[in-house]
Amino acid sequence: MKLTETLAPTQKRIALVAHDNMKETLASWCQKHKSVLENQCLFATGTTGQRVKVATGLEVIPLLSGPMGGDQQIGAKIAEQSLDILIFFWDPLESMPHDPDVKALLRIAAVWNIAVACNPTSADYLISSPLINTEYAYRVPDYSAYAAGRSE
Ligand SMILES: O=C(CO)COP(=O)(O)O
Repeated sequence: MKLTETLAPTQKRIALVAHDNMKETLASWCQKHKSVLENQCLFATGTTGQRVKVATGLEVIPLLSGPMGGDQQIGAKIAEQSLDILIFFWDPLESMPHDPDVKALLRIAAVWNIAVACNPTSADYLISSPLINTEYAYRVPDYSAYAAGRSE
């Protein structure tokens, strides 16, 4: 979608993130699903977003580069409930200087129950779901009992 358009209720807010060794894989995945992605609202960490834009021509709202706080920006969007889907091709074979940020992002996505895919197969299933084109509102789990237990 054009960045000037208003988001329709069925359109999803999707964050795209990939570590360096996975960027090619993500760019190819975006190309493969361009017809679906071009109707959604896309965010991406800095370098990933550039790569996706060049490879596909998709409009992407750029955030900071991951190691500079981009992962945390996405985490903040999740906590504010302004993101629906996280496509995060993290590298299982390299450790990152910002590993704590990566872990925090994956954790906050689980806390808020948003849809997450960390590899192309899962991302294929996710983007092919009929829920993509429906007014699906993800449910935030009820943590009140947990919170009450913690305060005792
Ligand atoms: O490091 C990242 C995710 O942890 C991604 O950041 P870049 O898209 O800026 O490379």
